Amino acid sequence: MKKDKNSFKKVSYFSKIPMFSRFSFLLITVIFIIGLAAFTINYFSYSNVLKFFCSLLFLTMSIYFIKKWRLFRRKYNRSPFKKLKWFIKENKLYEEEIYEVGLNKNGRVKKKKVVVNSAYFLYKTTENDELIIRALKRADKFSDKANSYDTLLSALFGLPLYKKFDEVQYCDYVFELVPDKRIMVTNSSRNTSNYKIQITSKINWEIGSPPHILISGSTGSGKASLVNTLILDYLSKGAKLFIADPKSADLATIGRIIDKEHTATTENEIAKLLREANEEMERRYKEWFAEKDSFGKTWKDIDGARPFMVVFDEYAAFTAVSSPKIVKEVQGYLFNLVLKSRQVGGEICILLQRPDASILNGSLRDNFGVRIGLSNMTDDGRRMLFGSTDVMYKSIQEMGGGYILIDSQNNNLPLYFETPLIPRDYNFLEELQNIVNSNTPSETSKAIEIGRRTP
Ligand SMILES: Nc1ncnc2c1ncn2[C@@H]1O[C@H](COP(=O)(O)OP(=O)(O)OP(=O)(O)O)[C@@H](O)[C@H]1O
Repeated sequence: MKKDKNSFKKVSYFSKIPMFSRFSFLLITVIFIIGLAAFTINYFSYSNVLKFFCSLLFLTMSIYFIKKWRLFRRKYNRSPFKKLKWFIKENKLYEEEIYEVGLNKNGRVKKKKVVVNSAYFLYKTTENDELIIRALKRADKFSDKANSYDTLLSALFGLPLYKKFDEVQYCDYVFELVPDKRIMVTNSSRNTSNYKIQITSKINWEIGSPPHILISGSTGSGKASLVNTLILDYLSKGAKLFIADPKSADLATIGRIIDKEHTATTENEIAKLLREANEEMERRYKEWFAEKDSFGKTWKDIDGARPFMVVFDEYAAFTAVSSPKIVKEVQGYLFNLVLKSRQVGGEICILLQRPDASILNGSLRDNFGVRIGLSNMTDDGRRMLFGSTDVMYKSIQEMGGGYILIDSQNNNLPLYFETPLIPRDYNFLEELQNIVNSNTPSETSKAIEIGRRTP
């Protein structure tokens, strides 16, 4: 059977230098010796001209081969194989036993230490430029340690740990060889031919898969900047927006440019807006999925269907200051939308300063497929938002930096990321107006167009 080039390679105390490296060293050495022999023979020939060319050839060859040899050595010394082998020896990740091996001259028993077991590691590099180190759990004395090498492996490879998957039989440590890059918001960066929402060079999700976004972060952490970028992205993909801004601030201004009818600021307006979003959802169910032949279909299978998103700023503050009757009504609509709107293209995007128990407690939190915590949050806040994880959160200095958890990606662990950077001179409102203008006459045909191009 042909060996997969991208398959894992094994390293333990017992591993020998890989065949390829051994063969390369050998080949270079043999060629060098042959060159040396040819030079020596020719040097004693009679012709001075031949002597000169021989010397020149030998010199050039020597330089070439010494360079090659050093390159190979450096590559080998930096290889995960060599590093892991050194790691196993240095950290004594092997077991020794003492055996008797006959008698010495004085008739005493001769003893020898023999390595009888070792920790086993696998490694491979992926197409996404990730280095995966897998520590095997073989039910031996090294199994308990297999998930505790975070700091040691990071130091070994000089790379921060990117992801970690602790499974029953192994623990995978993933390091990024090419780091994730922050993207810049520009008018040309928007791809309208699919439903993909790109957040960094590597992090993205598709509208509706998974649905619903929860953004939390203290004041000034970058929530509004992120939601503004999301609004441009969702709008340019034909989404219909319902905007609730109890602060009646920038988001309301944006909402009025997009669609005055679906922008709300007072508590009564917000209740009405959410009722309308619910009605939209129910209407879609009736129109698209009432018949038997719609079984298993989603909005993406419906010609001309476009997603809709409810953006709700300062949700926790709203529930704290509004009348209990309105809060109850709004919560009812919101919960209904969160639980039911996925199939008909509905999404809820909620912004909160602090993780709020009414949203984050219980199973409702898990219905938010994208959860984002910006800036430095308290441990409790992160636990409420992401659940208990063994992620070591780093201290965030970067403006717009935070952690993101996308359902079914990265083994459901939060990843560090930086929100798309909005340049100082970026004219957000002008771009918003342009997208609104280009959407207005043919939103439906645009959605059909995307639907056709999306597999
Ligand atoms: N992605 C980003 N690109 C450019 N600037 C950013 C970004 N994120 C944050 N900022 C900067 O940080 C400031 C605060 O960001 P923003 O208003 O988005 O935070 P916020 O969490 O919404 O704050 P508040 O809750 O007080 O409204 C912005 O004025 C902006 O200068």
